[in-house]
Amino acid sequence: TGSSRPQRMLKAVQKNATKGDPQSVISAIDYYCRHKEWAMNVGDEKGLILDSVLTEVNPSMALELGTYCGYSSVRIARLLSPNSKLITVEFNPAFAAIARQIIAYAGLQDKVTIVEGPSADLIPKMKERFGLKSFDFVFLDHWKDRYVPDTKLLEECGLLKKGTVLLADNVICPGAPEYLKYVRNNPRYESRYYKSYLEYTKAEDGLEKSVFLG
Ligand SMILES: C[C@H](C[C@H]1O[C@@H](n2cnc3c(N)ncnc32)[C@H](O)[C@@H]1O)NC(=O)c1cc(-c2ccc(F)cc2)cc(O)c1O
Ligand SMILES: [Mg+2]
Repeated sequence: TGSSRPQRMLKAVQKNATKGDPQSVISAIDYYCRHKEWAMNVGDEKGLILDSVLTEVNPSMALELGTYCGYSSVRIARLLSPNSKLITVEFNPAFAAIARQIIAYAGLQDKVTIVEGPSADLIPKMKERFGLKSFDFVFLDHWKDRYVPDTKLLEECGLLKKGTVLLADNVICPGAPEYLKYVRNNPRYESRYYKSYLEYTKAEDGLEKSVFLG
């Protein structure tokens, strides 16, 4: 049987990027997905918004839901201060295996912990497993109908604190209408929409940034 799209993406990184250079890994994936084969990374345009929010928040503990091949894990981890960490959750073992290799190629394996399994099972175990109190930043990029239940779960598990920033991908395409309703009509969140484009296309998409008010 042939290779998979994630395997071809990894090959493109190994061929075109420089080991230990996160920016070259990001550029190699963006080039491959824009000119060779589309893939569901947050991409270069929404990636710049992700970068700016990360720089503003400067999180010590970051969480990502939906690793896929690790593109946004590299984007996030490359901007973290020393001793800051990213935990990223992926339930597809084949995707997680590729992500581990892409994150390691970028030299960011010491800052990123990939946890395999469904977010709903893993979120309640985060505190005991990682000895953490709460997250400063959460990037939601997994199944779009899991954004609301997992946000509620993060609240219930006491993993959000006053000022925690949630950043959600794909709120327009494929769309997360229930999530937008939840965070925009909720006195516990201050939300703002960043209009952009679906990765590597001219279709509209955007990121919703929501600050938890405690
Ligand atoms: C959902 C995927 C991203 C990954 O999330 C993991 N995952 C899921 N649910 C869970 C869980 N509950 N726990 C842990 N991991 C979990 C999965 O295995 C994928 O690897 N992302 C997308 O489907 C996605 C799709 C599009 C897209 C847009 C226009 C089109 F025409 C076609 C596709 C764009 C994007 O930007 C995406 O992000
Ligand atoms: Mg996405």
